[in-house]
Amino acid sequence: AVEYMKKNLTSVHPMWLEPLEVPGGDRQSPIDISVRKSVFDPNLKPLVAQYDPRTCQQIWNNGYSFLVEYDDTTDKSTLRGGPLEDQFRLCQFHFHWGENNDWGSEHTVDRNLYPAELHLVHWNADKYALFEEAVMEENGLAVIGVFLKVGKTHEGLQKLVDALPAGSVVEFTKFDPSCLLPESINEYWTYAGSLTTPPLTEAVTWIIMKQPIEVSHNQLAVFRSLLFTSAEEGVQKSMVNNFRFQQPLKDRTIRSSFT
Ligand SMILES: NS(=O)(=O)c1ccc(NC(=O)CN2C(=O)C=CC2=O)cc1
Ligand SMILES: [Zn+2]
Repeated sequence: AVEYMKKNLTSVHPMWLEPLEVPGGDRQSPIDISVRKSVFDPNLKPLVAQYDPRTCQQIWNNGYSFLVEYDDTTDKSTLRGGPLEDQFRLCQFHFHWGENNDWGSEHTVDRNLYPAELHLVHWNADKYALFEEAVMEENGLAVIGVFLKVGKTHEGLQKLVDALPAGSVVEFTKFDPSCLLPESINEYWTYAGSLTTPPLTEAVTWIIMKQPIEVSHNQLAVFRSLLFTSAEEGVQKSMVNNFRFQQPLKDRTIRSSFT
């Protein structure tokens, strides 16, 4: 039923008109992760995420989600290892969520939906000079996806929740995004995909954590209290259901770092 609901949410808010086919379009995201179809790859290395909280700069509402942006002009907050050949720099993280706890994540695991999903966005600083360049290249980006499930209050997230609703740009510093990673970051699925919002470029190596993090119902409720920047004056729509619909796997393989 929820799948049916999800398919019909366009009527709720056409966030942006979903292009029927994206140029190329054979590695679009998000997707459903079928556990039994994923292939264990023993050559996947441990992931190494080294984030410096001093590179945290600001938080803002881009009209589609809220982003926490990092200074990515040096190699202070980096990701390497796992499926990655190069070293990537953290540039921002954001979330996707639903109007209730039944849906909101972009990826699913055996069709199971989570109420929200965190994306930590990195770009390949070994090969490119700027994010804007990397976003056009097939090995340009690496995004860590972490599922959120409703449970105990997440202490680390609370600092972020207290800073919302970030209207335009609000200074936000000394936030270590490692606190948003699950304990076992070496149990993940990885596949070749795309951005899930425009420009939808097929530049992303996705690394989806198997273990979700727990956040409280109230913390998610604060996400839902945010507002889309609505075109029409006066009409304030709550920022919810800011996820893309699932895309065909086509001839891609999902690898897992665990059996
Ligand atoms: N949801 S997702 O696939 O992780 C996804 C991730 C990223 C973006 N876009 C951007 O990061 C745009 N952007 C720039 O070009 C420079 C800073 C910035 O935020 C869109 C989608
Ligand atoms: Zn995202």
